[in-house]
Order: sequence, then structure tokens, then C-alpha cells
Amino acid sequence: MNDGDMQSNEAWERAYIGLGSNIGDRERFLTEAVHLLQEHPQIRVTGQSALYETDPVGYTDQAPFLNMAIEVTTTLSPEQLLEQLMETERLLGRVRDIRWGPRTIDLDMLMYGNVRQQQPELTLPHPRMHERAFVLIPLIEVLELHHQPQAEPLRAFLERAEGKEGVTLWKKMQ
Ligand SMILES: Nc1ncnc2c1ncn2[C@@H]1O[C@H](COP(=O)(O)OP(=O)(O)OP(=O)(O)O)[C@@H](O)[C@H]1O
Ligand SMILES: Nc1nc2c(c(=O)[nH]1)N=C(CO)CN2
Repeated sequence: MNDGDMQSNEAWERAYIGLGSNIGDRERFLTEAVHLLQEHPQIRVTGQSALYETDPVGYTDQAPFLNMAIEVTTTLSPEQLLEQLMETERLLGRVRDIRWGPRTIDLDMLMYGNVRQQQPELTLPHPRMHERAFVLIPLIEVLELHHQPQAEPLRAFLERAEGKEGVTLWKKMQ
């Protein structure tokens, strides 16, 4: 049995991931994270936003971030996908210390299909995404790539989100 046969009964679900980095070569950490996810046989990266430079939110005494969002399709469960996100953070050398503090790479699962769940290990949609312009701006962009209907309600959240003026387009995707 080859890999294709093993996966043939599993559905490919669409999920959205928010990425952020504010230490070292920020662009390289983001692009490396996308490549590492893309290499997983059960993950396909199907859309990427531009890179945005964003003022830090929460713990503000730290360097500006680069943020972006990606769309993936995956046969991994939400919990398995979270494990891959954490593994990718580990590979790229993230050290956890200050909450909301500096990091080489931070990967948040923003949405997974229509799953809604509230558990400390994994809350979906991500509990703080609706308040954060640095998440909403790239997320809405990537949703619009494939005309996903969730973009519309999120635009209403963006109207109310703080920190919009702290988000600037940094690099467009080719
Ligand atoms: N949707 C989610 N995506 C990623 N992690 C989540 C999610 N829901 C819950 N978690 C849990 O949150 C924990 C802490 O995550 P992390 O250290 O990345 O937080 P943070 O990036 O500092 O803050 P924030 O979650 O506000 O972005 C993780 O161990 C994970 O189990
Ligand atoms: N601009 C910006 N600010 C943040 C970010 C981030 O990715 N971008 N991540 C945080 C912890 O999740 C806290 N603050």
C-alpha cells in the first residue's frame, strides 16, 4: 500500500495559520516555517498572505514583528496539526519565556474547518484572533484569495480591532 492509498479515505480539511517573528532574520524564520510545513506529506500550503511589519501588541517593549497568514489543507486532525506547529517552532529554535514576548517564530492555529472547541491545549477558532489587527489583516487577505466567505464577518471585527495603524505592508508575495 502506498501513501496515497493510506490517505484515500481521509478528508482534506482547510485550516488557517498565523505566523509571527521578531528576532533575527524574521523573513527567513517565516519562510522556513512555511517550507517545513509544506514538506509534511499530510499538509499542503494552498495560500500565503503578504508579509506585514507590525508594532508589538501586549508586551510592547520589544522589536517589531513580521506577521503573515497561510492557508493549508491537511488530513491531520486539529491536535496533530497543532503538534506539527509546535514541532516547527522547536526546529526553528523558539524559546518560551515571556508571555507575549519576543520569539524567533510563533505559529497559531487560527481556524480549522468549521471546528469550534474550547480546550486549554487547543481553542478554535483562536481565542484572541478577532481582536488583533496583525492577525486579521493577513488572514482576511489569504481568505480572499480563494473567495472564502469567512472574510466578510472578519472585516467587521477588523473595523473594531486596535492597532491597525501599527500594521504596514512589508513585502508582497510574487
Ligand atoms: N488555536 C491555538 N493555536 C495555537 N496554540 C493554542 C491554540 N489554542 C490553545 N493553544 C495553546 O496555547 C499554548 C501557548 O501558546 P503560545 O506560547 O504560542 O502563546 P502566545 O503565542 O504567547 O500567546 P497567544 O496565544 O496569545 O498568541 C500552546 O501550548 C497551545 O497548546
Ligand atoms: N505585532 C505583534 N504583536 C504580538 C505578536 C505578533 O505576532 N505580532 N504575538 C504575540 C504573542 O502571540 C504578542 N504580540
